[in-house]
Parts: sequence; structure tokens; C-alpha cells
Amino acid sequence: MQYYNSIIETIGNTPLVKLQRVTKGIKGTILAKVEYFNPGNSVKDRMAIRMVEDAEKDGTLRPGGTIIEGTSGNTGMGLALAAIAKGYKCIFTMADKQSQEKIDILRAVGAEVVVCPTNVLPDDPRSYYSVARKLNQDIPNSLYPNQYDNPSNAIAHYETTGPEIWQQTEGRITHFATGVGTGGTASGTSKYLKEQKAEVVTLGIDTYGSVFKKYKETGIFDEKEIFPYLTEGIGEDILPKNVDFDLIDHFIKVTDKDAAIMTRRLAREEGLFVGWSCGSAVHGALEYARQYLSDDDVMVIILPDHGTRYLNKIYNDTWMKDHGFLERTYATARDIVQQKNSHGALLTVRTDTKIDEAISLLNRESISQLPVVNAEQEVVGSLTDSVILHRLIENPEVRQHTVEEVMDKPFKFVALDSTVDTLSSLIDRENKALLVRDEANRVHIITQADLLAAMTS
Ligand SMILES: N[C@@H](CCSC[C@H](N)C(=O)O)C(=O)O
Repeated sequence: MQYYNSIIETIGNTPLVKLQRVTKGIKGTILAKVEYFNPGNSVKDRMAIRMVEDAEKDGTLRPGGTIIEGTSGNTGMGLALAAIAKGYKCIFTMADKQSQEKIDILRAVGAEVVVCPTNVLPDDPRSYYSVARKLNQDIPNSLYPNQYDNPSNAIAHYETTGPEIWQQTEGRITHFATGVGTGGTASGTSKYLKEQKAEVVTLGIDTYGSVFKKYKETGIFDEKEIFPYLTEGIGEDILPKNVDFDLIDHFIKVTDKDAAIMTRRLAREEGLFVGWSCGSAVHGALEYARQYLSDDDVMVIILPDHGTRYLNKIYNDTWMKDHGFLERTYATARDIVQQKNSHGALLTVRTDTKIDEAISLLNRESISQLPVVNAEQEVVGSLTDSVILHRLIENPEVRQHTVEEVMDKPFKFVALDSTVDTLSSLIDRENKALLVRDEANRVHIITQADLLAAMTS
């Protein structure tokens, strides 16, 4: 029989998948190490089990104990699986910026989750780091693994992620890229790879609002670099001991928006339904690759987690638009014409028609305006119910006048690609409607009612 004694035995040996489409025009072979194949759907399973087992060995975690960790969610999931397999309780502290899905998943596997404010300093007693430390002090027989400073974190990657990548690429890897949060994945994997081949270039993907890149380049912990950001699981406002700046050659910062857009592209263009920081890693790595990779180079990028954790954020179009990450697509004149399905001839009135007749036409068709055409069917004016009314009040005899005597200037012609916002800036009290010529040379009318419908549909 082939089986595992526990789900935690399935951790590791994740596949490398070649990126095909998002890498178009970029030289070299670019491979993604897809870490959602781990049982907790993230790369963090590797170090979570290692931290637990090392704590068991050194006696800091004893039977019946409670594991307490400050986490952005993924390490929590790895620890929760280890805890289930080994019979421990779990309490996780999380910043309130992390996705609700992560909190729900942790609770689903039996963990207690304490949500803490994001926008406080790390040493503020309310921060998720401080609350975890305090719980650890207060709860007897509890372990605070502290993934940020715990060497077992980087060791797990030195012993598993690094060797897997080395074997999978048959030693041909030239570049390694990964997001940096605790630094364990970046430092442990880079250490192993550089020991095999010193020339391997290692890239740490950072985010705006985090201290890493500036610290690497200047050696200064610059508090001005710190501000709240949305991307989850990478970047820091502290310097974790697991970030070994000597092992990470370059840091590249990626915006929340670029990361979100690339994550969605990975899902749609590569079939890789991955998490938000995966987009950061790929966007940042490709920025470097575009400039520096040559045909023989082999780059491996870590994709840390799964897309289910971000369904209500970056995979939700409304959320994306609300955060300015996805352009709102405005309807154009073309869309309005198509929606009206106005394939018939444009309803017009001739210059020599009597106003009485024109009024009947407006009433019959339940419309408020008409383009006026001459004998050659050229648009020479416009007639609106408000103008007729105005003129009738002044002189009831106007009923017997011709349209030509009453008409106003013609409605403006607009381009087919004009968007609703442009169209609405052109329609006002004076210009009650607009005209547009389609590709087949047919003229259509766009009224205020049409614009209203397009903006609200
Ligand atoms: N401060 C970061 C997260 C740091 S890394 C934590 C790790 N990925 C985890 O799963 O616990 C953030 O803003 O998300």
C-alpha cells in the first residue's frame, strides 16, 4: 500500500512549471516553483513543521502545548497542520489587513485567531507581534516560534527548497527570485544554491512600504520607507534575523497594483491560480529578467501560495476597481448604438415639414428630439420639444410654420469610440443629443436617456 501516515508527510517536492505567456519577449527559461502543492497550500508548511519539530527536540514545546504565532496567515496554516498531526493547540495573531479567507481557513482547521490592528508600530502592545509575545508569556506550556528570527525557518529551506530546485534544474539554475517577508525562504534557499554555484544571482522581492530594499542598498533602517501597504505576506517594518542581506543580491520593490495585476495574469494566462505575493514575485523577477537574462539563463521564481485566499480581494473585479487597480471600462458610443440595436434608418424630419406634423411624429415615437434633414438627406438642423414649446408659447401660429423656420443648429457628430464621460460632457441643455456615424456609414442618435441607461447598466 502507498500512503502517508499524516498529511504533514506530503510537504515539499513541489513542481517547477515553465511560465509560457507572461514571459513573452523575455530571454531564458523562467520556471515557477508552485508551492500551493503543499498540504497547507503554501511554502510556509516547510518551515512550520521544522520549527515545531526543532522546538520538540529542544524541549520548548511539550505534549499538550499551545503554539502561538504572529502570522500573515500562511505560516499559521502550516503550524496548524503540524499541530493537528502532533496534538497541539494553536493561537494566531494576525494584522487586520490580511484577507478574511485566511482567518476563516485557520479557524476551519481549529486554530484560535486574534485580529490586531495593522497600522501600529511593531513594538506597540496592540501589534500582532506584541500580542503574540504577550500571549506566550501568559499561557503556560506555550511556544512562540517567532518565524522572523527563528533559524529553523531558513534551515527548512536550506534543507528542502534549495536542494529540490538544484535537482529539478539539474544544476542549471542561474537566477533565483522570491518574495521576502520573514526572509527564511530567501536566505535558506539562496544559501544552498550559492553553495552549489556561487554565481547564482538571488533576487528578493520587496514591496513599497517595507524597509528591505533601502536597508540592503544603504545599510540604514529608514523609517520613512514604512507605510501601510496592501500586499500580504511580503515586506516588513522590522528586520527579521532570517533576512540575510549578504545572501540576497538585489531587492526589487513591486507596487500593490502591479502585483495584483500580475497575479490575475498568472491565473488567466498560465492557469496558475496563485496568491497576491506570487504576482509580486513574478512581476519583480520579470522586470529584472527583461533587462539581464540571456538565452541560456534559467530563473526559478517561488510562487508561495494559492489564489483561494484572495478571492474577495484581487480576484474580485469590484474590489480591484475600488482600489484603482483595474480601470473602470466606460461604455462608448459604439456600445450605446449596439445596445439600442438601432439598425433601422435614423428617424429624421425634413426642413419643409409643418411643425404640426413634427409634433405628431415626436408624440407618436415618444421622443423629444429629431435631427432635421434637407431634400438631399443631409443633416442641417435639430428640432426639440422644448424649442417647439417655447416658440408655441410666444406664437401659437408656429404650428403652421415649417421646421426650417423653427429648427436649431444640428446635433454634434461624435466619434464612435467616444466614451460615456466624453459624451456626457457634450450633452447639455443646449445640445440635447449627439449623432454618430457607424462603420457602415449609418447615422445614429444618442440622447440623454441613452447615456443614463449606459451609465447605470
Ligand atoms: N508583514 C508582512 C508579512 C510578513 S511574512 C509572514 C508570513 N508570510 C506568514 O505567513 O506568517 C505582511 O504585511 O503581510
